[in-house]
Amino acid sequence: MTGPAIVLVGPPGAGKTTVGRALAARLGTTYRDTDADIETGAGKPIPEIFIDEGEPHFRELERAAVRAAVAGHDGVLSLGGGAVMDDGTRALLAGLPVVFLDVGLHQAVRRVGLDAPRPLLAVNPRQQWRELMEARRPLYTEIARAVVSTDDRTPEDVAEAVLDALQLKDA
Ligand SMILES: Nc1ncnc2c1ncn2[C@@H]1O[C@H](COP(=O)(O)OP(=O)(O)O)[C@@H](O)[C@H]1O
Ligand SMILES: O=C(O)C1=C[C@@H](OP(=O)(O)O)[C@@H](O)[C@H](O)C1
Ligand SMILES: [Mg+2]
Repeated sequence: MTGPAIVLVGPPGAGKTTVGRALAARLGTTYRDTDADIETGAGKPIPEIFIDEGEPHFRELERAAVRAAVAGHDGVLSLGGGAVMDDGTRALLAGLPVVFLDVGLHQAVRRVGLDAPRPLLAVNPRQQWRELMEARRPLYTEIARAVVSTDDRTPEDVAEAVLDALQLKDA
């Protein structure tokens, strides 16, 4: 097992899940999302894990999910937006083809407002998203081999840009 072909990181609303699926279809490979793996393992949705056990416990589950996926998956892997906050998770990502999907506040908040609930954005999404991004941007940048902007681009265009950035175009 050589590890994932592509790992997507970035804030909520960057399109990691959507673009990850498109990339896997485009490459004819499998798709995995650590958020889905965590929900399957815990037997409940992410908001309930945050309510019942708290964020530190979620980050532990996330680290274990990333460890398992990095060891046992050779397709496209999307992480949750906060995975990079954990030192152990970042260590697991070292040397992998990690792409930071970037997005501005305006489009990110509009996108997540149309989507599944995210406990960390539940109260004041604009303010909370801005604060998350302030803390995380240096970590996304540190861990990523390439940065791809997703503003004003369709998920298919973003997928194309990811393949370009990793020079996987002929794959
Ligand atoms: N490039 C894009 N343009 C417009 N909407 C997008 C784009 N990427 C994702 N979306 C939409 O934004 C929402 C969040 O996308 P998602 O893939 O779940 O983001 P993430 O996993 O990074 O939080 C979904 O409703 C999705 O359809
Ligand atoms: O930013 C975060 O800390 C989180 C992002 C979510 O994933 P997405 O980035 O795919 O929305 C999910 O892992 C959880 O709600 C926590
Ligand atoms: Mg996602």
